[in-house]
Amino acid sequence: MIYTCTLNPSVDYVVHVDELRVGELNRAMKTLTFPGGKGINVSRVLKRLGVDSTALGFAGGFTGAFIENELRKEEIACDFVHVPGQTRINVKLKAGLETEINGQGPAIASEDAAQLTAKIEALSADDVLVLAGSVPPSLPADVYEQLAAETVKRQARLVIDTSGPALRSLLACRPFLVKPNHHELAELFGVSALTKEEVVIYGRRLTEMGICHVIVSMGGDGAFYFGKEAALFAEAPKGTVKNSVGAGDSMVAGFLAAYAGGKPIAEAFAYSVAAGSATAFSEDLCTKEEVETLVGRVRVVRL
Ligand SMILES: Nc1ncnc2c1ncn2[C@@H]1O[C@H](COP(=O)(O)OP(=O)(O)O)[C@@H](O)[C@H]1O
Ligand SMILES: O=P(O)(O)OC[C@H]1O[C@](O)(COP(=O)(O)O)[C@@H](O)[C@@H]1O
Repeated sequence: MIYTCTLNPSVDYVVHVDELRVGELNRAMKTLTFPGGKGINVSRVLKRLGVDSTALGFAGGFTGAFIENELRKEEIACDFVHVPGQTRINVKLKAGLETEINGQGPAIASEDAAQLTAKIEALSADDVLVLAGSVPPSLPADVYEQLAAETVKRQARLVIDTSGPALRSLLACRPFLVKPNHHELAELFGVSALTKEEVVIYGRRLTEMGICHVIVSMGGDGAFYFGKEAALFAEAPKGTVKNSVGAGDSMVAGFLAAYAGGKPIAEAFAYSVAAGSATAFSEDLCTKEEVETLVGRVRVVRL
């Protein structure tokens, strides 16, 4: 079974305005509300691609209840630890450019954190755990390391989609898959903006550290894949971006779904890029039909 773990889920509140007038009253042209947070997005896209998963994490208040209801409507299993306080609301402002304001999230007590750890302790060697998104400030900074250590102890596979010190601390666990974007890759190695040549150098370095599959996404500029079998590049298909929130999470789900379906690496990578772009081109996350329409336009080249 695939488990996704979102320590800090969100209700993503997408607000479209014609033009943002700072310091004035703005009236929205359209608002949309989605269950969000990186692991939850991975679970939602996996379901759309025909793969079941269980969403783990913390949920609280009316916003937490909204997320659970939406996931149930989509027939996604969830096993959240219920916490006092409210799951955060992340504002995604669309005014030509995309501006995001992500909330902090509720404080998580140590007893609640222990309940989540107990769920991870029940994993077995057939399981995959996706650790994705930011760590709420109230949890110990090494919470991901602790959860990853439990996962490795049980020989389950780890998938990582996070950034900063949390990402750095997890590399020693030799994850099955990591998906930094090029900014996160640069931050990981303490360097500034990366050229494509530098992405290749640092991406390969991650595989040398024992990570099985590395995908480095670069928004509209496409993505690289690095692994034992191959190093690959794919341009992102061209299209009109409607909402790129969740594009990275969709890539993770796309790769896992194709890999679980036994597709060769190059095809799984193409499917992953198509899933990312299909999400960028839609208001909500991608559908299977959108991904399968787009995948024929993804050309993968071997480096
Ligand atoms: N403007 C865009 N045009 C086409 N595809 C895009 C665009 N933005 C994102 N994508 C797709 O989504 C993937 C992930 O996007 P990216 O922004 O790099 O991830 P993250 O959300 O993790 O930062 C890209 O590799 C690409 O396939
Ligand atoms: O945990 P973080 O880093 O604050 O990110 C949470 C946000 O990331 C998202 O999961 C989207 O992530 P991506 O655009 O990177 O795929 C949103 O749904 C959510 O609002």
